[in-house]
Amino acid sequence: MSDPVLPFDKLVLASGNAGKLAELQAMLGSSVEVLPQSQFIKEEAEETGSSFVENALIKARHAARASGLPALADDSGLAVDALDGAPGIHSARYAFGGDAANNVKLIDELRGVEDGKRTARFICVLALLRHADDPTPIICEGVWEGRILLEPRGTNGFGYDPLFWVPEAGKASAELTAAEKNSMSHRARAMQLLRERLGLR
Ligand SMILES: O=c1nc[nH]c2c1ncn2[C@H]1C[C@H](O)[C@@H](COP(=O)(O)OP(=O)(O)OP(=O)(O)O)O1
Ligand SMILES: [Mg+2]
Repeated sequence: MSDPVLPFDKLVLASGNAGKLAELQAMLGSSVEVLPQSQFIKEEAEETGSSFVENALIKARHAARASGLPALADDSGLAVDALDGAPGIHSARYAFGGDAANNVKLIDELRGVEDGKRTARFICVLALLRHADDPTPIICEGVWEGRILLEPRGTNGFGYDPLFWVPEAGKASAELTAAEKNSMSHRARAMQLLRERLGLR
């Protein structure tokens, strides 16, 4: 059974990524008071896990421990078929130089790969801990299928959005409005599952 009501009225968002924070905040709306982890944390958690789930739990636990509040973390990334699923859990540190360098590296790595073989997906795992030692965290995953473009398109969003072609929209992810992206993204799908688990509408 899912919880009938939210068992808390405040939540720490365990992310240092401004793009993610904006999207998660927009999706959570006013259902709960959301505090950024920067209010409680000096050093971000080290993402030492070997899966999205492990890293999401590490980040949520770190924020819950520091704040004494329930914490929601997002571990996400891009899995490219022609690269055997890379950059995957290493998406943020792919080129060790931030979003722009990551995008340049992805274009380079896929040079010469034909259109039909440029399939990829964004993956998002949300982990909610009611407190740092919560033995039954809520874990929700969302996936968004697309293709990697030859050149960047659009200026919205963050991360790999300019290189991610969204077939269902006929646009790059960075050409979608925030509302459009938040209605169909991997993060939106994971959040929808979380809302259902929490008994929210
Ligand atoms: O909707 C998205 N649109 C574009 N790119 C995206 C998206 N979602 C994840 N991504 C990329 C960004 C980053 O390269 C990696 C996430 O890495 P990830 O460690 O989960 O996040 P992060 O280090 O940026 O912030 P934090 O760990 O503090 O939440 O995947
Ligand atoms: Mg990270």
